Amino acid sequence: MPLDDTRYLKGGPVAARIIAEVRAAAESATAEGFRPKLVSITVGDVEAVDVYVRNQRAKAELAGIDFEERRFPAELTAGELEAAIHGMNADPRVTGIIIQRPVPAHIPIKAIQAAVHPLKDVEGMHPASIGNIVYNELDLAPCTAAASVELLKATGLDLKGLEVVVVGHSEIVGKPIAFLLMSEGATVTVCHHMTRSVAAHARRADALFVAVGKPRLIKADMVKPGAAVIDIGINAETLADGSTRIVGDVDTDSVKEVASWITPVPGGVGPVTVAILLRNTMVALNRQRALYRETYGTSERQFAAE
Ligand SMILES: NC(=O)C1=CN([C@@H]2O[C@H](COP(=O)(O)OP(=O)(O)OC[C@H]3O[C@@H](n4cnc5c(N)ncnc54)[C@H](OP(=O)(O)O)[C@@H]3O)[C@@H](O)[C@H]2O)C=CC1
Ligand SMILES: Nc1nc(=O)c2c([nH]1)NC[C@@H]1CN(c3ccc(C(=O)N[C@@H](CCC(=O)O)C(=O)O)cc3)C=[N+]21
Repeated sequence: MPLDDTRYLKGGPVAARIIAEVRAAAESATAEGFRPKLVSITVGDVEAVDVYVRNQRAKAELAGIDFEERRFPAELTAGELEAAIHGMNADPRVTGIIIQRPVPAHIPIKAIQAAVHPLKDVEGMHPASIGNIVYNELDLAPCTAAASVELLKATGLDLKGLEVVVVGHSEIVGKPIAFLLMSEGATVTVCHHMTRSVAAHARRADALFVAVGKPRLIKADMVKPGAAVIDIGINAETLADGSTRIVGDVDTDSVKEVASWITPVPGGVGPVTVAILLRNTMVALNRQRALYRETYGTSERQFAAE
């Protein structure tokens, strides 16, 4: 089936719309003396992160957001990383900080994530940010989760009362998706590796989110006819000729014959994730500006001009 089939729920147009909004907001903030800047932190060489960072840089440039990549060696200690983050927390030119995952095993990711000041936490992964989602404050949510929900909304389906199944419950993808959907009024079932029959749950879903990391885990007989399938998986697969390609967690070729909507991989959730990261950067900037206003009264421009 060609990629222009209406069943494909493509990320490109959704991402382009978000990036256009971000660009307009970034331009006016810059004109007012607050140029947004995103800093990416990578520890060690992680191939899975390269594409993401490359797209972040390209789209940030498009949106008028400065982008700085900080690459640290794998031997970096947790203390050294924390010190670097504290420096960025204190630097008024840095709007947002994203720590690319995974980090080496000797670095405690939760503690490091908590070292990022909540006002600069553009990934929404600080425990305080995650907590806001539980309280139905949804304007800054973890990027991939928010992107997945944005794609479901693009179908036009009414989320209220919708039967949704989420396969995978990681803190960065599955759990925040479940919380976002609950806030939108959906009825949510979350499956994981101890679920007795993922298939039995998945078959009842009007919308199925899959974030596991296993190619072709979801087959056609696990999908309800007419469902929306959001495939979050990004898996590198080596072909017989030695070349590699990226596939999701869903057996797209068979599932697209059953589902009414399916996100392709690549070209689905990925591009929207990048767009949401940039949108979150503007949310963070606006929160910081509000704080400056509260703290320094009306002199925010003087402050920005330091
Ligand atoms: N498009 C994007 O922007 C992003 C894509 N990804 C991709 O999404 C996928 C998931 O990422 P992430 O959440 O970080 O991965 P994790 O490995 O952290 O989580 C995987 C989840 O899947 C569950 N699981 C494992 N096996 C099964 C199974 N057989 N049936 C049901 N559930 C199972 C695990 O449950 P348990 O813990 O109980 O074992 C766990 O909750 C990966 O392919 C990753 O590359 C990730 C981030 C961003
Ligand atoms: N803290 C953190 N947060 C993440 O969200 C996170 C992370 N770490 N580590 C790595 C994974 C992976 N990930 C991707 C996001 C978008 C694309 C993306 O834009 N993909 C394009 C690929 C296009 C191309 O191949 O050039 C697409 O799917 O169409 C890829 C990968 C986010 N992750």
